[in-house]
Amino acid sequence: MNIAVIGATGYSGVELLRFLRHHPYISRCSLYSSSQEGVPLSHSFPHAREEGELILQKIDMEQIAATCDLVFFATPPGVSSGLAPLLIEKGIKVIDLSGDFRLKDRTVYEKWYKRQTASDIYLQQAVYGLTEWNKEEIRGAQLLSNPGCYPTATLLGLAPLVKHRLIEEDSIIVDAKSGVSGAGRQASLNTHFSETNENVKIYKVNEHQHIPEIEQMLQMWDEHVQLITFSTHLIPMTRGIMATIYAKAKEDLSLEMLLDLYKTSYEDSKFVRVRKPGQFPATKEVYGSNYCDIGIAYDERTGRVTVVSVIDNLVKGAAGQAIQNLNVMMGWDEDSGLAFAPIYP
Ligand SMILES: NC(=O)C1=CN([C@@H]2O[C@H](COP(=O)(O)OP(=O)(O)OC[C@H]3O[C@@H](n4cnc5c(N)ncnc54)[C@H](OP(=O)(O)O)[C@@H]3O)[C@@H](O)[C@H]2O)C=CC1
Ligand SMILES: CC(=O)N[C@@H](CCC(=O)OP(=O)(O)O)C(=O)O
Repeated sequence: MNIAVIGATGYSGVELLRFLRHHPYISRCSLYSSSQEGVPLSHSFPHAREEGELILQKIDMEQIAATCDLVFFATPPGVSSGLAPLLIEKGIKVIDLSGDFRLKDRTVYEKWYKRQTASDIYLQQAVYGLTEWNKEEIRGAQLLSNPGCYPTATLLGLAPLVKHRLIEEDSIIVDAKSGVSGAGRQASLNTHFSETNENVKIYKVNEHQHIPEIEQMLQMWDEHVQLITFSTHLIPMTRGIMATIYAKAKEDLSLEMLLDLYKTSYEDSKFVRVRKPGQFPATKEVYGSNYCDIGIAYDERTGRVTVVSVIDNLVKGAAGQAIQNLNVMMGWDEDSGLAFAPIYP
């Protein structure tokens, strides 16, 4: 299969390349850049120089459509909504890592992203690629919208509770933390070393663009779920997301029952691992891998459930889940190109 990556000079783009180069069913991977036509990728990423140089190509949609079977967009918001429809109309498959096709209602996208997106026809056509919970739809997808990093950790952590109607519908609070690579490679005042090192910052309070994405999925699972409180923090580490989720149980539960539920819910999932009683995952335990690790607690005093969900934002939160979705779309083994352990320590 011939693949194109648009946005290959970014963090998610180069992470896609890490997996695609060793993927058993990918014969060719072409890289495209809006700013570095003709330049070797190694100018941006010396570490990515393997068997020969990879040269970045100009984004020419006719040429891409004529030579590639599937195109990944690892681009900022507002790019894929303009370009992907040109490929869709020619029958090319698309996997988009940005938020452009995640929200079904354009007005909601415009409110939270403060920009326009694609027309309704493409928003309705797009399949949301939370792999563990949407496989049937993903199998037939032509336009796959890869979930955001925070929504991936949060939704995998909440799914069993919401689907089994175990929690009060208005009680969900998510406290999430991310490493700095979540903000992309572009330097900025908020993310440079002396602003982030030895520091923890809360940001986009009640304004994060992933709030409607999480609510949309929760309400598809259970229409009674109410709006959530979701806070994001920048942590002085390179990769990793921890979402700590709190919700009030509808009736008395037990830790044993909750662990059974999570283990059963994810027993066929290659990439979701549920911890033993009293054990909670740390971001380093999934570093560089496509795993989502989950730990659960139940407080009998307050009747609250706490779920801790960790991922690597660039892998299960972006490029890894995108490859997992590619594998499901193509009917390949779900872990093709992804079957490796986390890097530890
Ligand atoms: N970082 C993360 O953890 C996650 C990121 N995402 C999403 O994935 C997407 C990529 O993120 P990330 O890799 O972090 O971003 P980066 O900023 O690291 O890279 C984005 C790349 O997009 C390319 N680009 C910029 N403007 C344009 C344009 N107008 N047309 C075409 N290409 C353009 C740039 O490459 P060039 O100049 O060479 O064209 C750039 O290298 C974003 O939408 C992000 O929100 C989703 C989940 C997690
Ligand atoms: C640490 C950090 O800044 N993370 C980014 C994640 C952005 C992202 O993934 O954006 P979309 O998925 O919506 O395209 C943020 O919180 O906005």
